[in-house]
Amino acid sequence: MSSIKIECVLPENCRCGESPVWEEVSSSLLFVDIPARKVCRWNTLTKQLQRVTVDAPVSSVALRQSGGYVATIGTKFCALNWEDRSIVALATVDKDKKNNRFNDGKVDPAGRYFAGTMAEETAPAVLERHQGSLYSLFPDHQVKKYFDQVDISNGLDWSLDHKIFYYIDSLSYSVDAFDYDLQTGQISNRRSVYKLEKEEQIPDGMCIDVEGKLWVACYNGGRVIRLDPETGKTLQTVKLPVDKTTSCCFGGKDYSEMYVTSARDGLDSESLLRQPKAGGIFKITGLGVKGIAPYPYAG
Ligand SMILES: O=C(O)[C@H](O)[C@@H](O)[C@H](O)[C@H](O)CO
Ligand SMILES: [Zn+2]
Repeated sequence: MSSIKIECVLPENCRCGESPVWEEVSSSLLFVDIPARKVCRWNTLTKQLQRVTVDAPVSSVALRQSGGYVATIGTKFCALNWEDRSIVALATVDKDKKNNRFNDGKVDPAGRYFAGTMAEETAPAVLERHQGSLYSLFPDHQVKKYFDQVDISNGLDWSLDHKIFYYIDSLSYSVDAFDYDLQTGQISNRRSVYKLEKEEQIPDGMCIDVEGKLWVACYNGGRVIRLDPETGKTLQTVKLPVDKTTSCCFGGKDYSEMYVTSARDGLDSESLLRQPKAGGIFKITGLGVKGIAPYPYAG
């Protein structure tokens, strides 16, 4: 058994850190702070941190094959040029829902950018329900809508054979699976593969490892859990020194390290005293399992 080490590598005090993504070419971790409207890029070799501030809540960021990044900002899928900090909207969703914003997003193995929406929260997990939908942005910039009635659209990833799409609507306290058609980007046959235990709290961001097991960050649960989507069982629980763990990704050398984002918003002053690293970026080493590289948006 490997020995697990957890360190706060970046005390960034994110209000709501999210969407960690490893950029291999620069050994950097990308992430966002949603309400602070910031996209961050942290070079793990030079320790240089760069931030781009945008004009609306930014809920996810992803690599782009043609260079630069894509991000979900407000209700827009956008292209982000890091060099000149320019942002170009590629598509807008939920035009009839003025109180909505995008939440978590990730690129599928064919280069489509998936992201879902939610009503803006008045406090963490307090919001008008059933307002969100799940979308994807195809490489030709066309948007496909999959379903609506979502509460808090969150973690997403694909099985290693690309035949299953895993998805979390946080307030369902479930990790769901769909059959996935990589050729067409269609999903079908929704079912639950894991129900969260009470102490695990709210399922948030998610990523897959090389063994096809799912890692889910548990908001308010102060942990990431490793699940077997075939048996519906928890395989491992890794606790962190902050309650509001929001998302996770693999990165570092050969994707052998895990990065975890966290949030400060919603913690009272007493809780903040007990968890001064809330909002930081954490690195977990010694897990003994690797992850896979993120897919870049193909458009
Ligand atoms: O990080 C996110 O995905 C949401 O934007 C957050 O607001 C929390 O996760 C949510 O409050 C708990 O479900
Ligand atoms: Zn999330």
